[in-house]
Amino acid sequence: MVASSTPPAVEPSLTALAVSLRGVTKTYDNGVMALGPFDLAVRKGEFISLLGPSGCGKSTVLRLIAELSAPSSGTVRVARHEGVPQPGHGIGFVFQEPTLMPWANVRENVRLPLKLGGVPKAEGRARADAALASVGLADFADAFPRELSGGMKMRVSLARALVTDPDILLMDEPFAALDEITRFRLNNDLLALWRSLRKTVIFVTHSVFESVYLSQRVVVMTARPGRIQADIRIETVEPRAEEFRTSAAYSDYCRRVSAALAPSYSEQSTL
Ligand SMILES: Nc1ncnc2c1ncn2[C@@H]1O[C@H](COP(=O)(O)OP(=O)(O)OP(=O)(O)O)[C@@H](O)[C@H]1O
Repeated sequence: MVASSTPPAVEPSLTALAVSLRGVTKTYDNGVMALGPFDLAVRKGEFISLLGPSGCGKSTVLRLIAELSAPSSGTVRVARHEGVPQPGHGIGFVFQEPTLMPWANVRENVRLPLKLGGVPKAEGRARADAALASVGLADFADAFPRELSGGMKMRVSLARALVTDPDILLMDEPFAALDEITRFRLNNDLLALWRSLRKTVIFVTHSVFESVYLSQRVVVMTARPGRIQADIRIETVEPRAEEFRTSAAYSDYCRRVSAALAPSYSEQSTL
């Protein structure tokens, strides 16, 4: 009966969310308004893609979620396990460049976040090996980055992001520099990993085809300052596989996403 003594009710919808951005704007110190107002809710375990013209603020969204940058206004909320002490913890980040240490072998590259987090060496090595196995590189733990192809380096980068067992995986154009066949294989492997690990994935890409193939939702952004232009749910038979790429449903979704993206590009050309 006494409202003030009752603990604040948790918004039921928020318990299911991994990430929530509300009314978020971001203006950098040089005056560039990169984002907003921008609203996005991502459910736990969801795979979404952010798609939009160059400079529309996609990477800015990822950096805000990872707490590498603070919003100028609005709120960014990220679900965390209880007891997760540090900002950014619980999040794995994969960039377009694999950024591996050339002087260290693959296992040591993957172990780095654990080493920085003070995890004992033997445990760190075992966890690095398990992460490498999950991306199909069990036999390459002792290799050095220079011995690996571009696709393999990206797998190492993915293993390094997974080694801390994050709840949320942020991926910033991870496959953009790879040839198409390698990219397709990594797409399939990423989907298989997502199915088995059920992490929340927020994936930035410039490719309509890649976004439709991978995601449960494609969020199309306007030109800068980035806002939501369209939020398109991709519903298809799961698990997806190569047949989806050549299906009529896939072509239809690609057309819809391209049509949603077109105004963002014409807007950009007037900037
Ligand atoms: N640290 C920064 N200081 C100033 N301006 C920045 C900074 N980071 C990004 N910007 C600017 O903010 C805008 C959005 O950048 P952001 O990298 O988020 O876009 P993006 O959509 O990821 O771009 P791209 O697709 O080309 O990678 C751009 O105009 C960019 O130049």
